[in-house]
Amino acid sequence: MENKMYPRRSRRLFFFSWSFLPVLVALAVLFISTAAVLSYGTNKRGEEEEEEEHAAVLRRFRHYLQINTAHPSPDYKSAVEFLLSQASEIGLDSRVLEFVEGKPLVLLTWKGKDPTISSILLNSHTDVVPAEREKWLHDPFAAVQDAEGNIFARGAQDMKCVSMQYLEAIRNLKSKSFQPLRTLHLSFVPDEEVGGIDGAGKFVSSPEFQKLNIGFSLDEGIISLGDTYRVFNGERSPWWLKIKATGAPGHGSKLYDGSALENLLKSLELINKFREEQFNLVKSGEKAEAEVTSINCVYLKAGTPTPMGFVMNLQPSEAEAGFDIRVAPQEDVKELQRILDEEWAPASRNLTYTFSLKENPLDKDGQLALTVGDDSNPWFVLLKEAVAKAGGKLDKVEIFPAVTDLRYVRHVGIPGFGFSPLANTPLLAHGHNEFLNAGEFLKGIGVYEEIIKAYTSFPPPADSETRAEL
Ligand SMILES: CSCC[C@H](NC(C)=O)C(=O)O
Ligand SMILES: [Zn+2]
Ligand SMILES: [Zn+2]
Repeated sequence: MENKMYPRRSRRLFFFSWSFLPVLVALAVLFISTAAVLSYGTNKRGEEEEEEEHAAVLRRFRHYLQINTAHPSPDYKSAVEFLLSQASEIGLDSRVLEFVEGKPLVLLTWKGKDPTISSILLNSHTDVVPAEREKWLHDPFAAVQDAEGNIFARGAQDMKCVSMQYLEAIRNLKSKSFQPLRTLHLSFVPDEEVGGIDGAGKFVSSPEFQKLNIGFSLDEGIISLGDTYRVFNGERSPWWLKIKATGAPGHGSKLYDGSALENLLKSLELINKFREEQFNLVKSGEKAEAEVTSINCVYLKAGTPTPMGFVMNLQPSEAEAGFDIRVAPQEDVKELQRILDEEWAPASRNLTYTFSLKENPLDKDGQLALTVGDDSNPWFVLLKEAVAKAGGKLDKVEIFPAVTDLRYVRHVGIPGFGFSPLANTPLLAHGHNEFLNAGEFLKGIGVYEEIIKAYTSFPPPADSETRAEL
């Protein structure tokens, strides 16, 4: 009986299923298509919102790039106005400090929940080096974005990108209601490209700086061609040298000893030999770029000018050459000075020299101003982990081949790294057609979000001795 009922019931079910199937299918199709349309709508709206947001971020970046802060007459006033407007939009406390008239420094602050712990400083400079307009594809202060998303401007890599990435990262963190434990300061300083003496130099030795109680600082690094980010824990030291030669003037046809140019050319010959030896160490892979001392002739001045050009048959009585020297941290500075005195610019060849900038690789306590760049330094571990969290990777720690404002900070005993989250781009800082791709710029904002979160959330160590250091 049961056996019989079973197929009968089953048949009925079979009958019902089939008769309702078209309705069920229609309902399912309706449900799936409604869900798809709704989620498409939501995704589309999300995508559109993200696109709009990115467009606004890029507009702000390009606006900053359009302010011409190139030496010798940087428009600091407009840069300050722009940065203050950003600070008020984002909700950061702001101050303008002017240690030297006409050279303002913007200091922004995001107060942490515990103001007794040391704070974090993110530094960047507002000035840029000059650009030769006629040698660029686009006006260096128009910040043109091409079809590939490359933004061309003086400062696109060095370093208005970093200033804006700091600000955009904070803007994002604030919109996500993140609250820092440690106070975060941002300094936007003038005059880095001309030595930083009137900018970061004056700032770091000011009582205002002392009151900030900074425990750690970040400043610019260097863009990398590969996909890893470069990080720097020390710097070479700048010597900007001018050698002047004198000698008896004479007829252009005469061969005689001791002309100004003969005296100077001998220096150039010896300097070039030194340069070649240092460069060969780099070319052979024996040393890294920043582990040797570089010397480059940056200008030559000689001859007797007239409105029609230089006089051709007169050997001049004066000649001058300028050199950019970068002293490696481990260089024997005394020996370098001896070479300069005895070989490159000896008085016996009627040569004199002056420095417009001369810094040694040692800090005031006679120590190399290097920040520990390994896992024994919690600030390094935090940076490494934050970069990884953002999907990036740090390269091996290096010495910065040029100079940044961070040297002033390191010289007062505060640790710091040179780091810019910029990759996959040829290095064009100080070159023609400096550019940064919009995608690379946006990616770096995410990296700073993780870094800022990690640094400003880093709790103070429990023991008072380490606490004083961190
Ligand atoms: C000596 S202060 C000049 C600073 C500049 N910094 C960079 C990163 O270009 C430089 O090294 O030439
Ligand atoms: Zn720079
Ligand atoms: Zn620079």
